[in-house]
Amino acid sequence: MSKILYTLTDEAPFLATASFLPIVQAYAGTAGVDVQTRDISLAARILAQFNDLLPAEQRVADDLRELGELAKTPEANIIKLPNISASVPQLKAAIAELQAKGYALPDYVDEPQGEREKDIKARYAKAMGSAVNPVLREGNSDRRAPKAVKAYARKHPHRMGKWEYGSKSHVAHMEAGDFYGSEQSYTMVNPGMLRIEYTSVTGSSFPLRAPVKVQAGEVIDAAVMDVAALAAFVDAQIADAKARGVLFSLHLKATMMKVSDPILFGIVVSRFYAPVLEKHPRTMAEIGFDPNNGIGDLYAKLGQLPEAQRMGIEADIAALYAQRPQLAMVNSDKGITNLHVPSDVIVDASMPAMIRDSGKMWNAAGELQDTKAVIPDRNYAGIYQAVIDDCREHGAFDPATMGSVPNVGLMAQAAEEYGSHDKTFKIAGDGTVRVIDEHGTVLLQHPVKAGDIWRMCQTKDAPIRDWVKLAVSRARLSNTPVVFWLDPRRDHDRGLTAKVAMYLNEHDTTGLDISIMSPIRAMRHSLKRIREGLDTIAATGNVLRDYLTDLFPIMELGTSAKMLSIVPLMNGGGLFETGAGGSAPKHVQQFVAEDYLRWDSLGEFLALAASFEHLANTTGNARAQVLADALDAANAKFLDEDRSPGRKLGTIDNRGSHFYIALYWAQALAEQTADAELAAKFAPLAEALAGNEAKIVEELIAVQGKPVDIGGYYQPEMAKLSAAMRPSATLNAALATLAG
Ligand SMILES: NC(=O)C1=CN([C@@H]2O[C@H](COP(=O)(O)OP(=O)(O)OC[C@H]3O[C@@H](n4cnc5c(N)ncnc54)[C@H](OP(=O)(O)O)[C@@H]3O)[C@@H](O)[C@H]2O)C=CC1
Ligand SMILES: O=C(O)CCC(=O)C(=O)O
Ligand SMILES: [Mg+2]
Repeated sequence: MSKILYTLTDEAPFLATASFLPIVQAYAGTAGVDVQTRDISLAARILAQFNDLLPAEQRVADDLRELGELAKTPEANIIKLPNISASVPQLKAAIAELQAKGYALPDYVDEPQGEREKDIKARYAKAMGSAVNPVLREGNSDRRAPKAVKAYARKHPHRMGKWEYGSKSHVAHMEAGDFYGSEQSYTMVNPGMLRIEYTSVTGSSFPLRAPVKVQAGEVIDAAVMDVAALAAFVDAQIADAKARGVLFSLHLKATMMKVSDPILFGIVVSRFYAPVLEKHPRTMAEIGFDPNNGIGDLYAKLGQLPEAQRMGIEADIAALYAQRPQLAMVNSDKGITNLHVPSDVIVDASMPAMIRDSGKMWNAAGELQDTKAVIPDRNYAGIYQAVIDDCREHGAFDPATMGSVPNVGLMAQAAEEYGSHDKTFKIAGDGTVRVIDEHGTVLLQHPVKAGDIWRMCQTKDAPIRDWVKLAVSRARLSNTPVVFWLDPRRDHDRGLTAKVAMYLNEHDTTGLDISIMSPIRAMRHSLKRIREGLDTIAATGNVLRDYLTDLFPIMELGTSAKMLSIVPLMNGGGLFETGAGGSAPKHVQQFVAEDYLRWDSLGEFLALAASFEHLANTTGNARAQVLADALDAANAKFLDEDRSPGRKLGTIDNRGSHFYIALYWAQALAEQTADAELAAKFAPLAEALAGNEAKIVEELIAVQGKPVDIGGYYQPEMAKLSAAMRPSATLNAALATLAG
């Protein structure tokens, strides 16, 4: 039997799965396709780390590891929904929920003492941050808005905030001392093992980790963030935001860049709140406040203090707020600021949202206001300033007429920053970090000071070659120009540029328009074309892949949920991601409060069609192709009829959108002529669904408006969730007829 593996993840996409998966399984079964689930949620990832401590009935299989192995084989056909890349506060919350459910998990220890605690922390570290994507993404990324989606966006343009020339919003980045300024890169000639060695000013040396295996042709790079320079930069930006009367906001990727960015986040928190933290150093140590977890960590821990002491510190914070620039808010009603939780503001989604909202963010009074967006490192900060400049000059983009920027992203085999997690270090003392080959040759070296963050990345040759091939093939298939976004001032990008030039020679590029530009030039070029209604493929490294595949979809389509996101795995399998965005925690909050789920599953629908098509191509299952074609047609109708969830109670939500895709898919299957038996099987279902449309919609809407209990956040109870997500008895009964 042909097999598709559908991932169970977290938050809104997981809730959606409880409604959508039964439909998928019922339809797939008619083509002999077995749709199995694999649990890669944060809860499952945590439990899988502690099987040795759990009783047999609580142990879970390590599904992520299984999928990671499978992704390296031609048989892989995986549908991957967004999952939580957990920050420490999210990790702690998930552990607490699981402990309350009776799992005897050890507590998370911030500062481990002794071997046992170090082991516990190391296990949790494996479940944390971007733990899934680098494992499953054994291929490069192809993300784009399918034609039908772009046509939909043109027909139903979403709201875009107006831009004014006088906008004071801007991006602030360092001018020196950042990763960008210190990057060194080297392309390996031979395979080997590299030592990463720290030498203190007094001359003692030790390795920072076990030697790193490298392949011939691999591009390695390393860079260091000078934290003293960062602190001085942040102080200057705080003063500047105050002087200009704009909000202060910070945009990092503390989830995906799970080692370096929480530290950067902590430094900004420490500087912003410095007068209070420096006034109460002993108390801060006593309560164990960790700025890397955000100022929310302080608020949570103040409760441990005697009331008078707590009120004193709260008064000091209030007094500080009066002197500081206003902070951008995540939730002004609840007083949650941009510096509360490191995972609340994630640059790929937060900067596009700001740009979509006229360059403004929310202030404490719940109003939109111009903002300083602090993005410390220069590697990619400049692209956002280029968008802001363009919007100030020419006004907001018009979704009804604008062109598109599809992305071909280099990410396979933990390319670039994805692979840096186990090679990122907070440096203990002043000295030097060197990368040394087996012959003792120093390939890269940096002077460092205590507290600096040093990190190394690896990009293997085969993924680079595959990336160039994918870019050329997308250019050919879509007849669209390609720009490789590579910065001639970056050592790493120069290494990549040489390889791009070399690998382009392997392809017939006659008639194709292929160029290489620095990110800022590439952005200006792409934006100019976008305003002319023209498309330009961006072939980028991993971080720009992440940034651009939220930025352009959010501008073009209103959300990255409507993206097609395919990862052609290098060994022939297929990984079909759903959309390009996150797991939308605020959708869960709305769902439990009022039984309304805003999540747009279009990304799931698009991924599923691509997955069936891949299955048909690789296994010869002709019915899978019929399902794929019918789902394509259903997706087009779904868009045409605008059946995505609304935002307000009383309209169809995620569940209603699943009913409509089931209806249109069944109708397309009943009408197709390629497989008469299948058509006959779906005809009665199509009729039942169409005939009961009003009743089903009514049953789905009737439940809205009351709180709903799903028995957990990180590990909802399946029975409760399924009951909540499948409230239409009529729809459920109709689907059940397919099984016969
Ligand atoms: N591939 C993956 O596994 C990814 C995982 N993540 C993880 O997801 C979590 C949340 O991150 P983040 O992306 O910043 O925040 P959100 O998930 O909250 O996404 C930001 C905004 O995008 C819009 N959005 C995204 N997807 C949908 C959808 N399907 N339907 C409707 N709206 C959607 C909403 O915007 P609006 O309200 O403006 O409509 C939403 O508020 C984190 O844990 C993060 O690490 C993040 C990115 C990718
Ligand atoms: O891996 C992650 O943490 C997030 C990935 C992401 O945002 C993306 O791939 O667009
Ligand atoms: Mg992203």
